[in-house]
Amino acid sequence: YLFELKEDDDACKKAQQTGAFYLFHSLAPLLQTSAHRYLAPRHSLLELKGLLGKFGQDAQRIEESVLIGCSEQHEAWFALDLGLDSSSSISAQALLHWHHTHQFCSRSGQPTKKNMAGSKRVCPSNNIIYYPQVAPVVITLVSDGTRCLLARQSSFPKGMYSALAGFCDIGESLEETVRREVAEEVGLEVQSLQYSASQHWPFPNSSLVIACHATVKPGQTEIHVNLRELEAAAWFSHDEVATALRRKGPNVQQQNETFPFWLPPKVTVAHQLIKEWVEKQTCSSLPA
Ligand SMILES: NC(=O)C1=CN([C@@H]2O[C@H](COP(=O)(O)OP(=O)(O)OC[C@H]3O[C@@H](n4cnc5c(N)ncnc54)[C@H](O)[C@@H]3O)[C@@H](O)[C@H]2O)C=CC1
Ligand SMILES: [Mg+2]
Repeated sequence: YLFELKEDDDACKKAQQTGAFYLFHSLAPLLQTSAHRYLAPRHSLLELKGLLGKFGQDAQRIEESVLIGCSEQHEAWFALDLGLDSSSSISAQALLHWHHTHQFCSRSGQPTKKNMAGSKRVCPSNNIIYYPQVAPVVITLVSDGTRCLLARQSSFPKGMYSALAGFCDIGESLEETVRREVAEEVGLEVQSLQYSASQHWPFPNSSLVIACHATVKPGQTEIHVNLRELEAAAWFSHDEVATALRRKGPNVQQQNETFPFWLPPKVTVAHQLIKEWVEKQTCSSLPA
């Protein structure tokens, strides 16, 4: 069904009649507080038309919405940015952002035109089709068997440590990226690696973060931190990491702890990867 909506402008327009719209303003999502949680409100086409009227905007703007998914029952979901100027037609934040920054053909310099679903943009002068881009990123939790390696960049919030990360270079396999990034950032040689999970990540643009566990040889654990990329990197024991997982950053209390670092929040695949490592270590240290 999604494929049909992406390829057929009329089918997509029809799906808007019964679909739900999520709103953004200059790429920031519209959220409503409800019982201490933030929820993204859904609007029907009729409600959206009413809202546009209220803001003095033309109903024509609905054409700028992009398809971001659908329910099992074929209710299509759209996102619309009301803050960007009307000449820009701009799925959720990452897709809206891509449309916003791909308004022109890089060959002809002519404005490109979005299809109804927003799954591509076409240059009318030479028919070049542009599809939304995703940059693959690997995130690697390196372990020497008993400890894991965590690092921080100077741009991270104070006290936060995470696994190593890096963008894939063109021509590389994921395995090659993991080996290169670990070598580049901390000077270690990866012995083995294992895929864990992946996650879409909209920052800074649209990334697909692929999370892996990696091991280094127990005798080869001396870290050489690349200070152009990282502020610090160190080995952490199972107990230190298990304690850090329970902390809610960034309001870390000094208490009696010597090194009260905290870890990325639960929504991140980095958090899941670190948690998985702690659980595996706990299982392997249990008596048989
Ligand atoms: N969701 C999660 O759990 C995690 C997500 N990340 C994300 O992964 C990304 C990569 O991690 P870093 O260690 O910063 O990468 P990195 O080690 O490759 O260094 C970043 C540098 O790579 C270059 N680069 C190459 N291709 C790029 C592209 N397509 N987009 C932007 N920069 C590019 C830039 O010079 C940039 O300064 C970050 O944006 C971060 O937000 C990182 C860790 C966990
Ligand atoms: Mg990095």
